[in-house]
Amino acid sequence: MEDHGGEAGNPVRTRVAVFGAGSWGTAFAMVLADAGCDVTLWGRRPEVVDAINTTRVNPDYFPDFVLPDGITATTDARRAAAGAAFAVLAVPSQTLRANLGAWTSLLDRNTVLVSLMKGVELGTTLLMSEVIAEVTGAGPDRIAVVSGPNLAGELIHRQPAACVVACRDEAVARQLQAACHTAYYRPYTNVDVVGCEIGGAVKNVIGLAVGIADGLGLGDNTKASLITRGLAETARLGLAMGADPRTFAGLAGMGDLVATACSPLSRNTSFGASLGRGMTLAQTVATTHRTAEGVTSCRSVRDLARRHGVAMPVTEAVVDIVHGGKPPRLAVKELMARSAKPERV
Ligand SMILES: NC(=O)c1ccc[n+]([C@@H]2O[C@H](COP(=O)([O-])OP(=O)(O)OC[C@H]3O[C@@H](n4cnc5c(N)ncnc54)[C@H](O)[C@@H]3O)[C@@H](O)[C@H]2O)c1
Ligand SMILES: O=P(O)(O)OC[C@H](O)CO
Repeated sequence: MEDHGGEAGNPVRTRVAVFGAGSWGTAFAMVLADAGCDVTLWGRRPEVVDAINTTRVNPDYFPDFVLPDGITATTDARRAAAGAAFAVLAVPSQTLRANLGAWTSLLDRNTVLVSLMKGVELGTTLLMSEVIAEVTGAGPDRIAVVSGPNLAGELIHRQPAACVVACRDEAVARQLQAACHTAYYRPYTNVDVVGCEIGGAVKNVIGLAVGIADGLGLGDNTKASLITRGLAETARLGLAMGADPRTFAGLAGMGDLVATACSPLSRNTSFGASLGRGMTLAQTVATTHRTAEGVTSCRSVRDLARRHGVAMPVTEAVVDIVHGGKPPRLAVKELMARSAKPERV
């Protein structure tokens, strides 16, 4: 086996269940296996699970990459959950509640639940950690989040990247850090779960805005302005929800926003570019078969902001364009016509 710098020599291999064999679930399973964990990857579709077990390839998401031996795939959630120290959740944010409802009784009381998701539940406006707590009854010491500039399409090449592993219990964050630390993947711990989740969810909305600007043919001044003001409104919301302001200057804030807004691999930014080029929401959805979380979460983020009395003009504009059919050029004009104000508000 190739050495990717993890804890492969460790005689007791950490058992990890990864739920969701989509792009990030598959790539993160590879990271964990490279770090020396014994990984069981749950997938919905038997043909994908069979392909992973027989050819070590996930044909739907990464047909050109051979996955490490430390991964076993299964459609049996009970088998995946059995004896897992960590249950990593990598399904779309809006389906988490239903998925978790089916898995909760299978999980051990000590298993730490790890969210890879970057969204806010529509209707409830709950963060993913809050959905996990509500559905499973787990306390904050058993709920963790992994976030940061982590495009699965780059990580599957084992290109160097850093991330944040956040848990209110720092000792648990350190255990998770050890479980996913490899020569190419560098996790930093944080105890600010809310800040990391807000950073991850809102960057998808700002990614849509930057994509829309790109699709309109606007240049780097416009995109940098959206990124910076987008980060300002992200931090405003986070602070209102009790987050640590420093988180937004870190990997789960600025880091993830820059990766998303600048990358052709980002589904949110690509989705926005399609809208900016004049495609409708329905046309764009019909040509996109991947999870672009910001499309739904822009509404939940907008609702969350209104509930906390926080101004999020870029997010409001994205909702108006994506769901209200507002012409993107009109939304840009209106954003620019807002009353003048000091930068640090
Ligand atoms: N792909 C990335 O680069 C990346 C990186 C960091 C975080 N994330 C986040 O990880 C989460 C998962 O994203 P992804 O990229 O793996 O998405 P994906 O669309 O590639 O995969 C989602 C997986 O969930 C499964 N699934 C289980 N139950 C489902 C249901 N009821 N409906 C639909 N699908 C269901 C799908 O079969 C699929 O395998 C998102 O919140 C995303 O923002 C993704
Ligand atoms: O493809 P996106 O836009 O969902 O972004 C993927 C990751 O969240 C980037 O960190």
